[in-house]
Amino acid sequence: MEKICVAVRVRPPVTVSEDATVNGTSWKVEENRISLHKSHGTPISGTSYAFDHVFDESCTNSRVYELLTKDLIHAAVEGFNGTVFAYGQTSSGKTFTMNGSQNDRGIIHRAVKDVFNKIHMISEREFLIRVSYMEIYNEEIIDLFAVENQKLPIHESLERGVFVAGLKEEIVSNSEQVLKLIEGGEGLEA
Ligand SMILES: Nc1ncnc2c1ncn2[C@@H]1O[C@H](COP(=O)(O)OP(=O)(O)OP(=O)(O)O)[C@@H](O)[C@H]1O
Repeated sequence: MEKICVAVRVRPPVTVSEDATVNGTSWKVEENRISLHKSHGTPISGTSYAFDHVFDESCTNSRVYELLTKDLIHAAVEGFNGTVFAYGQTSSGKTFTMNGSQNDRGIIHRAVKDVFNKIHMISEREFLIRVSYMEIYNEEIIDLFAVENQKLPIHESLERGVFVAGLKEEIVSNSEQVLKLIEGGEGLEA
């Protein structure tokens, strides 16, 4: 089992109050370390933190994918379990990173494409890909593929480990199918 890799991504200011000239401080990124500085450049003591990676605001989703997700996807195709998740307060950039923006596709899109590219390169094995999509909000689980918004329970068993009972699993054979299902789950279907 590999250790959990933790990366921090800094996004550009999106509100006036986040602007360094307004609040008098800014975060400085140096390699895998991030620290708070006064606007004239003096570091504020006790605010320097190290992570596996720190991405500054010029970083693209493509770079995040290459460094944090690509190897996990390749290992998953080889039969290992893997998880990638974005964590952060509201408006910190989770959706931007995972779902992407108009000109920079997100981690989910890149991962889905990569799974199928990888599978197509392995002709001697057969794969079965199943997709589910759920939302956890206010400690409640909603199946985003289900027509009705029914709350689902979490169970644990020896065979399956921790699982969400009754969660829909769609069998898919290409990336377009997965991306269409996700769009549908988000209510974005045309
Ligand atoms: N790396 C980035 N570069 C440029 N803009 C960004 C970046 N990350 C986030 N943003 C912008 O910041 C705003 C908030 O980001 P986002 O919606 O992704 O936050 P979130 O964490 O998903 O929020 P919530 O939890 O409220 O859904 C959006 O306008 C988004 O376009």
